[in-house]
Parts: sequence; C-alpha cells; structure tokens
Amino acid sequence: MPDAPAAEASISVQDVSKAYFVYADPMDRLRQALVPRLKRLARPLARALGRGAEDHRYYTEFWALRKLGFEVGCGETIGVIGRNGSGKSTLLQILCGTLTPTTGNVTVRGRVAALLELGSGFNPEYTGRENVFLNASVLGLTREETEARLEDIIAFADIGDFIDQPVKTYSSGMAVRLAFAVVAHVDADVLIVDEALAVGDAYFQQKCFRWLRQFREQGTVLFCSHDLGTVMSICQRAIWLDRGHVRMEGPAKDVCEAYTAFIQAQAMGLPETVVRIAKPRTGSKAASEEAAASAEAAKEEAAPAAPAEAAPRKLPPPPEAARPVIFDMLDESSSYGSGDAEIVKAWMTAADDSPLTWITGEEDVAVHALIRIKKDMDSPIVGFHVKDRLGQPLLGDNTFATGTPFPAPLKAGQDVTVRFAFTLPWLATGRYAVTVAIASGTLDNHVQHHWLHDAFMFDVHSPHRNGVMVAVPMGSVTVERVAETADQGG
Ligand SMILES: Nc1ncnc2c1ncn2[C@@H]1O[C@H](COP(=O)(O)OP(=O)(O)OP(=O)(O)O)[C@@H](O)[C@H]1O
Repeated sequence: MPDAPAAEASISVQDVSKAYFVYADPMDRLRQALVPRLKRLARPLARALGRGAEDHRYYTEFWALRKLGFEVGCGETIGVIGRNGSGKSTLLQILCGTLTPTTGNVTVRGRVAALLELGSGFNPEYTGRENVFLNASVLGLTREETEARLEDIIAFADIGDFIDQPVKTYSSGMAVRLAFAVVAHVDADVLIVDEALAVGDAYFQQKCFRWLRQFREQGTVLFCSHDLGTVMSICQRAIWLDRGHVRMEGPAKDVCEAYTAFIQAQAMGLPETVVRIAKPRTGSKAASEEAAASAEAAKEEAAPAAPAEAAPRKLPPPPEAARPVIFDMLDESSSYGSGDAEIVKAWMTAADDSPLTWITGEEDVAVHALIRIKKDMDSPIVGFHVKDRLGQPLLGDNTFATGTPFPAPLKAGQDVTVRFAFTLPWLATGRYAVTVAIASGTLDNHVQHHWLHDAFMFDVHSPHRNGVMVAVPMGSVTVERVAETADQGG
C-alpha cells in the first residue's frame, strides 16, 4: 500500500487558491457588473478632465482555498476530510472543472466522472432515461455507446418505472442511484465522489461500495466524506482540509485519527495546545514494515476458501518463545486529552496474567491499563477498543457500560489499574491495535482526559480460513437433500 503517490500523477493540484466574491447587498452584484464598465467608457473623458477613475470594489473576497498542493498517483484512492466549510466541495468542483481556481493549476489525466451533489448534472424536467443520455454525453460517451450500455445502466440504477418519469419526481435516493449507475458505466479513469453515497439505502450503498472497490483496481478515486470509517477502509491516503489549507496529509488511518482527536478536543473546548496530533510514524519503520508484511499475510490468509477445497482446520504452529505477539507502541502512539489523567501503560495478558505467546482468537485474555490521576476526579470512565489494521473498531468496552465502580474519591497523585477480562473472538489473521482512554462524566457527556491511540498492538494467527473479520463457533453445519418435486425433474 503506497504512502506516496505513484510517479505519474493522475491528479495534480499546484498552488491552488480560490476566492469567492461576497456581496453584502444583492444590488452590489449589479453595481459590480456595471460600474467598472461605465468607468472604462468614461476613462477618456476623465483623463481629458485630468481626473483619475479610481476602481471601487462592491464585494469582499472570501478565500475558500489557499495555496493547496498535492498529487494523487494513478490507481490511488485518496480521502478528503474536514469540517463543514473547510473547502472540500470547492476543491472537488475545481477538480471536475465546474469551478475555476483563482490562482494555481490543476491537472487531471483521463476521463473524470463525478458524483458531487444529489443528481448533479441532471435536468429535472427530463426523464431518467433522457438524463442518462445527457449525462453520459457530458462524460464523453457517444449516443451509440450509451445505447449499448443503457440496459446495464437501468438495471444498476434499479428504479423501476421511474426511469421514464421526470427526475424532478425522484427521491434523493433515486437520483443518486441513477447518477451512480451512469458513472459506473462510462469507463472513467478518475472518479470523484462527494458525500453522495450516504444518501442511498443500505442495499444500494453495498452495491456501490462493491463497485467502488472493483474500480479502485484500475482507476483513481478521490473520495470526500465525513464518514471516517469508510475513508479508512477504502482510502490509502487522506488529506485533511482546514479553513482552506491542507492541515495534514498521510496514511488515511493517521489522518483520520488526528482529525478525530482534533474534533473531539474541540467539542470538549480544549485549547489546541493540549491536542497532540498524531506523530508521523517515521521512527517506527521496522514496526510499519512488519505491519505491512502482516497485512499482506492477512490478505492472503483471509482469502475466502473455495467450498470444494474446504481444507481441514489446521492448528497454528506452536509458539516460538522468542517471537513477540504483543507490541508496546507507547512511544509511537498519538494521544490527546485534557491531561487531568494519564495512561502510563496498557498491555494484554492471558486471563491468569501470564504473558501471551501466541494468539489465535478464542482465548481468555485481559487488557490492562495503568492510569495516573493528575487532578481530583469524579465519575471516571476507562475504556478500550480493539481496531483492525484500517483503524475500524471491532470490539471493546468501558467501565461506565459495565457499571464498574472506581475506588472513591479519586485524588491527584493516585495510580489505578483497570483490567478488562474477556474471551477474544476468532479474529482474522493480522495485526490489531488497541486504543485505551480515560474520561470523566457519562457516555453522552464527558471530558476526555487521555485518549491513547494504538497503545499496543497484537498479532493474531487464525486457524480459520473463511475470509471474514470475526469468526464464531458454529453450533452445527448440516446439508440435506430436499425431496424432488414432480415439476423439477424434467
Ligand atoms: N458561492 C460561494 N460564495 C461565497 N462563499 C462560498 C461559496 N461557496 C462556498 N463558499 C464558502 O467557502 C467555504 C468552503 O465551502 P465548501 O462548500 O467548499 O466547504 P465544504 O468543506 O465542502 O463544506 P461541507 O462539508 O459543509 O460541504 C465555506 O466557508 C463556504 O461558506
């Protein structure tokens, strides 16, 4: 999984800035359109009278993007995240050519298809079928090419008879279905997706994501979303836009974690100085190489086994005493919080607190955290998450949800240990990271004191080759022949 763009960029954004003109009064727009022209006409007269015709602007400039620069390699999937108003849509529209940058250059190689807003590009008065032709021609398809694909497009959209109704009668979900169906059939090289997919129903979303995952194998995708889980799961890299600037660019997981930390700290009213944004993981080359190797191994091992080859379950090799299965990441991990408590250390052991030497899933384990209280505290909550290599939380719990009392009162200077004992599910082979956090308050309303991303990691070597993230013990599996009925035989 490349962290840097490939040699030939599919999208190149150089020093791009965009200013919108903001008019305080609607009449100012008219004044701005007319007055400078009139002044230009009157300039010879003004010169003859020895007067200067000074320019007056009836607008103020609002810079939505400032000196943006990044590249996206061919075949790369990049996420764009950021708060409302950070400039994401402006950037996407510039990439699609529907907006021109005020300064700077943008190059996009190949055929670009975009899913920006709901049904964007559709004429509401035309039927869905007419809009398919309209949209496909804008995306570079001839009428014959569109005709050849029409049935597939209509089948993909799956909106029934609405295809011959005007688009203005569509629900937002229907419009997005049709827009996606067209985009999926125009042989695009670059796909630009704004939040649009969030609109469809769950079934259609699954269909779109299946298609998107396939598209990524040969095309370039720029995916803009507030759904960080999806960004982490489909994007290799991400860009965090903040007030028109690139605030951070890097592996999707690191950028999303830093952004989450920032958003949560803001919600808690913490000054930015308290938020320690994720450090670049340059110091942990060995660990990241190992993680990459482990991820590759996971991919191979997680491939669904063909039913015919359903091999007997093999037990994993015996533990090698010298080989670590738990990796302390404390020096590497990023964190944020008020600082009123500190997670000094977090680790995992077998249920009897002995070291774990080999993990397959289904063993009884304990996650421990040693916490230093730095300020007297009411209602502390300690919790943990086990996350997969894409940063998606798979399991976890906290002391609030489990109703676990703390020794009271909790005073500054005290240390406490928290221990969560549970049975690990059967996880797919790969490396998992554990986040630990201490807050105080309730689940709905709390102050985060220390959120420690990836406090430690552990490797799982699963004996199960069923291609799923979490396996469960099967109660039973049965196969039965069903009696043939008369009309099935011949
Ligand atoms: N036509 C416009 N005229 C003036 N200001 C605009 C215009 N379009 C956008 N803006 C401003 O530019 C900034 C960036 O807007 P943009 O829509 O690109 O942000 P965004 O990150 O896509 O937001 P969201 O997540 O809410 O869609 C915002 O402050 C917005 O108010």
